[in-house]
Amino acid sequence: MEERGSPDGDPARSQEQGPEGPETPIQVVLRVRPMSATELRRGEQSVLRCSGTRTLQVSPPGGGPDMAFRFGAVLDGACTQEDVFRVCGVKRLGELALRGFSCTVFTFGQTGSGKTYTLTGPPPQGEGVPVPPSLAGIMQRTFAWLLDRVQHLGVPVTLRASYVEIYNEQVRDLLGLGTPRPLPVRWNKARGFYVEQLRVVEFGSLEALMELLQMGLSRRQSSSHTLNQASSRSHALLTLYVSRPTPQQVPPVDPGEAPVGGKLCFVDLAGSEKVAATGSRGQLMLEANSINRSLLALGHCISLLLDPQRRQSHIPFRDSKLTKLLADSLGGRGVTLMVACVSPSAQCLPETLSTLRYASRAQRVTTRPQGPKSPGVKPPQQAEAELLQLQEENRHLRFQLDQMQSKAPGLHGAREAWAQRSLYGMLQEFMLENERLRKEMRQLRSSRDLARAEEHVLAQQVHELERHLHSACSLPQQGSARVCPCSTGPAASCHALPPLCSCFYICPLCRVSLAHWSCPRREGYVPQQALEPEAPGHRSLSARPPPWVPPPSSGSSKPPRERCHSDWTQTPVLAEMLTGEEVVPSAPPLPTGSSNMPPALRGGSGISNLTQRLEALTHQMSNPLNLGQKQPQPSEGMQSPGQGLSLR
Ligand SMILES: Nc1ncnc2c1ncn2[C@@H]1O[C@H](COP(=O)(O)OP(=O)(O)OP(=O)(O)O)[C@@H](O)[C@H]1O
Repeated sequence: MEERGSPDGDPARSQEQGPEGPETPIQVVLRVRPMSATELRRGEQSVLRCSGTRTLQVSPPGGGPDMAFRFGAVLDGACTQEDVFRVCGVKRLGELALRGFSCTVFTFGQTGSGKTYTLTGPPPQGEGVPVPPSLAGIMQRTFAWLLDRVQHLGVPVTLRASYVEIYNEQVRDLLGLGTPRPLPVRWNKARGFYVEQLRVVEFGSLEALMELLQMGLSRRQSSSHTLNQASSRSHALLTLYVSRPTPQQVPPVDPGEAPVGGKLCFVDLAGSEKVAATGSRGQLMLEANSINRSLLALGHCISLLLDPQRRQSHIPFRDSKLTKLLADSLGGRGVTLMVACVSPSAQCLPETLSTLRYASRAQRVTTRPQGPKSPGVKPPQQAEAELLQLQEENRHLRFQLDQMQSKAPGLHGAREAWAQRSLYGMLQEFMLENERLRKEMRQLRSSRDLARAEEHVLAQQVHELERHLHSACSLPQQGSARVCPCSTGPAASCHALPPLCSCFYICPLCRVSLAHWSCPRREGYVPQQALEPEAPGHRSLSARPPPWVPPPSSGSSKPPRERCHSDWTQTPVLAEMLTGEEVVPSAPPLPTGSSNMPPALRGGSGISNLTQRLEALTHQMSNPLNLGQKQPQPSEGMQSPGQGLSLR
């Protein structure tokens, strides 16, 4: 059988004419697989017939008119794997890859139509049962040819490989180390779309490459359904990178950089399927939907590429991961071969017709194969073309943005303003906004740090004051009762142990005698007002609630529970309130105010509460004899933490 299917115009020749060659159509080869055992068992009828080497006749059952489809080559069920490899002209693609071109071979068709068989041969029939070499697919045959060719070239060639699958719209590295995780697809001007963090493995022998292929095949997602026992549930892309150092070429320094040189990519698309026909449910159905959606996106791009006017404008390659990764092969600078696979069975006719139409359209798509670039040189036509392309992309994005804005209510006025701005302007705006936000964040951070430092100092001061206060409470007693420093006579002693002067040390929060805090029988505590005569309308200091304690609710007859020292030292609020991290054991907790209290009086503001406590403590320390006088209200005499504070 003669070799067909290779590109009509030899893109390699265009190297002499310039880096961008003439328009080259995508080559399409059609392969009809033999009837499967199941189809034969069911007595299904064959509706396809090859007429000559390039035409396929379709005879619909029930006597409809015959249809004819013409492709680069048509291969019937009798063709061997070797025939397919030869007719498809893959060696020629390999040669082009060695010269620096970017080449792609992809198979597509209905599920169970023989795509994987064509590319990689049948799956092994059992553990350790090797597949006969005669059944090896296009990929294994190309690998063997390429390794042999490189050996005989007489110049050093670096060969590397990557293998990914697109499963449920996620790109996964089939050669990756560790747990597989989805990889991002990025775009830049030099490389076009590419998979980030992809493992690209260098290999030096056919065995090593075969191992990589087996590794990827075993990791690829596959399941069984009515039409195929081993149906691939993902699109798989194996890429061989071929680099031949020339005097101008500098080997890539950065491993993330695009490899310099040609490449040969094999794409095994997952098969389109009618969920009703395959009986897919649950996960299988999800996979089928994802496969069908991405194939639809591919078909849409192909249709647009056929329209000369649309072709110059925007092609929505970004619509799916598959179209992103095939963008260069379909509409770019690559050389592409498609192998469309079909089943001859009448049962599959609707799907077969759809594949045939898809393939017919695809072979009208052209690319402009581009050879290796000489570094740094960009002809003006290419720069101009790129500029036009970017302008078009820009226009399209603006249009999309505009549409989104029109859908959002209340943005009508802003919409027009948006539409007038270029994307570049928007980018600048975002950058400025970013810078402003960064500055604001820096300022907020520094004020937060200042506040924390201030809070820390305050907490320490409160702690110190309390320590002083406490040690004053525990002064060694003289006789049975201490002499009250505010009066000449002995103070009425608290029943708490040890007896202390009740007017001397008062809790700044609840006004309970400090002696009470250490009283083991504090439940029997006699409130201060019981000891002090009180003028009508006047509440003694000890009975008066501190300024930040919320007034008792009028409806409640129950007196508020007295706070005891253990309340203060055990509550976790205390630790949070003081420093957020550091626990100061003797500091009292924030009063748990009602939600309608001012924030400064609730637990939310550490500094103001600490300041108030400090105030009260300082006041008590400095005026131990003035307890009968009016206490400063929180609004009065508020001082900054460091001001007017003396521990002595
Ligand atoms: N030309 C052929 N000769 C003999 N058997 C074939 C041929 N093509 C396909 N088969 C067999 O048909 C079955 C389906 O083939 P294959 O798995 O390659 O289909 P597919 O198109 O890749 O399906 P899917 O999209 O579900 O992965 C397999 O058992 C395969 O061995």
